Amino acid sequence: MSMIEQWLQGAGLEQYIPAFMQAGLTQQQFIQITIQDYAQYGMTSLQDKQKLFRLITSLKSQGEQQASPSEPRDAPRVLQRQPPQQLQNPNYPNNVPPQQAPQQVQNYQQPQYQQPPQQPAYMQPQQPAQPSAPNTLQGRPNKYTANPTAHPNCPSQIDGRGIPTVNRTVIPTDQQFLDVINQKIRVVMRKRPVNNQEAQFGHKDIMSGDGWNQTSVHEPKVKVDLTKYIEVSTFRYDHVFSEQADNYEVYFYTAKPLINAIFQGKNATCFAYGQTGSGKTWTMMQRETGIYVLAVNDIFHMLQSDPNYSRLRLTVTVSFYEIYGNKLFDLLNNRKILRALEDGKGIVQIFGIYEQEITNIQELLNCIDSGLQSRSVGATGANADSSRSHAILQIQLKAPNKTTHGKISFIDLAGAERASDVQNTDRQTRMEGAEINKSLLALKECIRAMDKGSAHLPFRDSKLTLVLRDSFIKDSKTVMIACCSPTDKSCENTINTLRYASRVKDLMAAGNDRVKVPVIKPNQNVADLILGLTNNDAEVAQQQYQMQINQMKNQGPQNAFQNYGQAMVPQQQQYVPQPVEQPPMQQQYQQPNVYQNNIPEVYREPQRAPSGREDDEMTKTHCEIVEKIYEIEDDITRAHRKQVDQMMASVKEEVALLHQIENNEINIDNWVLKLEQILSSKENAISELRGQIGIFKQKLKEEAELSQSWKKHMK
Ligand SMILES: Nc1ncnc2c1ncn2[C@@H]1O[C@H](COP(=O)(O)OP(=O)(O)OP(=O)(O)O)[C@@H](O)[C@H]1O
Repeated sequence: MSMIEQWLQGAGLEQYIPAFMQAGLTQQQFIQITIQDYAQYGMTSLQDKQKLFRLITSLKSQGEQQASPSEPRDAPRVLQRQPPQQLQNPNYPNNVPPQQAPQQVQNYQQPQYQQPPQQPAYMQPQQPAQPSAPNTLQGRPNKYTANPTAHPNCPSQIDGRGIPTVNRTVIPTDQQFLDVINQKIRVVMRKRPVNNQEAQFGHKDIMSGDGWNQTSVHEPKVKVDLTKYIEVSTFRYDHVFSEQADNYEVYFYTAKPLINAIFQGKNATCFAYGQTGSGKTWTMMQRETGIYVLAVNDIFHMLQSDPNYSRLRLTVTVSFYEIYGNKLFDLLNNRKILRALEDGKGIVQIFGIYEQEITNIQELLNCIDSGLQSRSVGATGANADSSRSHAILQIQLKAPNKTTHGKISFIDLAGAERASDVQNTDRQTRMEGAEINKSLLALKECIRAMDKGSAHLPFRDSKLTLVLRDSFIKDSKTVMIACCSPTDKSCENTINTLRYASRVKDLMAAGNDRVKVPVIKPNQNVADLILGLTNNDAEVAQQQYQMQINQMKNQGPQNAFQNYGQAMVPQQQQYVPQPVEQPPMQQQYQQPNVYQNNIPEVYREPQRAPSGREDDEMTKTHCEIVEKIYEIEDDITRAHRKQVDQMMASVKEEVALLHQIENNEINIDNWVLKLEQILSSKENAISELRGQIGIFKQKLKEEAELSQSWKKHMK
């Protein structure tokens, strides 16, 4: 049997052997077959095409591994994965010649990492930074290493798309890390992986990051003369997580540092902001590894293991509620409507909220399960889905006298794009949008005021900020996670999310002009891929992605982060979060230099949200009208109820009066007088209600007109 026959048989393609044999191909010719040629050999099924593609690419890559270092420049690249710096085995072959690295990685043995000592992991002394191996890919110097703005530890590979990529997040030095985590407010960005559906529809990943604190969006654009170009917008935050980061890693940088703060009696808040489907719930409330679970796990651990805290006999309570429209619903108590009121001392109390004491993680999970179920019940009612409400999970440390010692709130905010529903044709949707808009604006303003130490805190501007008032005062600590969907389909919303996040904390205003330099410059392939200049690219990208993933699976310590995550979870814990199978990440991989087009890239100045005064004014007026509508609606329902009660009372009175006149128990003059009194009080009640309805209708009209003029303004 010839080699080609053996290969085809091994790949489950034996039915095509006769066709290939008939063609009389040499091995070399067989390896050179392209996708376009497959049909010649009778291949029509996509599955078989994929099998053949994988076979050929794996044969090619085997050939490459045996090839000499002077390999041609454009050979397919292999992503290399390295353990994070802090976990690196000192024997790790850091300075091996790059072309040997993949082999070395294959042979690499999982290092036995030391157990985390008593101190929190992030306080641990760090190994001095290793001078990184010459940054090369397939033996070539990487031009991105010269980037002055990249973090020194930034892994400087470029992926198959030509975008500099990170398959791990840079671990900063102790001091850098402490500087960041000690801030009152931190803003981080998390990019979620491309999902199967996006990949199937051929949507392109247009986000890249430097592995530390900057991210860029490569937005495909077309000029009036129909020339295509890519606009690159770069944003900087306290930290940027790539799609490779799991919840452990996100937790480590975001909520974990807040746990100490709540034990010290402070309030801490962690928000997830972003458009629908960008991973807010995944980050916050994912059942096994949502960061709230990891946080409570640490809280219990500290309560048990730290004598300073076990002495205080603190207990842990959980409450879970939702803000929808301008109403609060208790998710742990059958969606009971709650009222948030400010008491005489200016403290905001949520009256009637259910607080469940928990003693272990399982009890927490039970609470969340029933809360999320309650949330979805609400979602099938008035609001179409959970993205129209803010979900707030509060974990409190309670002293024995039931006062709050410290509190951490996890907030899964409503989908950010809902705020633009103010232009929708349906009034209910518009009003919801206005409420979301108002709360997100107020949230941004409160965090900004807190950051600047400003005396005026506009927390009364929305229900969300009202109930979170404690989170913006004194020594409170806040983390905002801006969640982003990575593909071109979500480009506009992603840029809006990134802008909002930069407005929350204006890192660019810190006098750091480094950010003005674009951090990364994608090469030409990105342009080709993003602009979709070929017909086959989605299919090829899919197939090559599969091949790449398989290669990575067969390689060395690709799970370094799992260890890293596990190392962060203390050994003595009661609860071991189960590994959760994450949906496969779809990376689009393109052979370099397959398509060469001169697509220009345009770098925008660092993004600031436009001041948009006119828009802000309109938004403000709209929010005020919507607020008024809600207020009048409240008044009317109260007045209507009162009027119904009065009617019932007067019906009773009328029945009695009828009885009296029919039985001659009342003289005619008194009867007429009484009847007139009853009728006029009914008339008064009805006309009062009518008056209120008139004002209400007027406000509804104003709202509709404003929405119309908004639409015109946006055009
Ligand atoms: N980092 C991630 N890794 C793997 N899958 C993710 C990640 N982030 C999100 N997903 C997946 O993406 C989908 C949408 O995520 P999620 O529900 O968290 O979005 P959301 O922003 O909370 O949306 P909504 O505002 O509609 O509630 C989910 O199916 C989730 O499993």
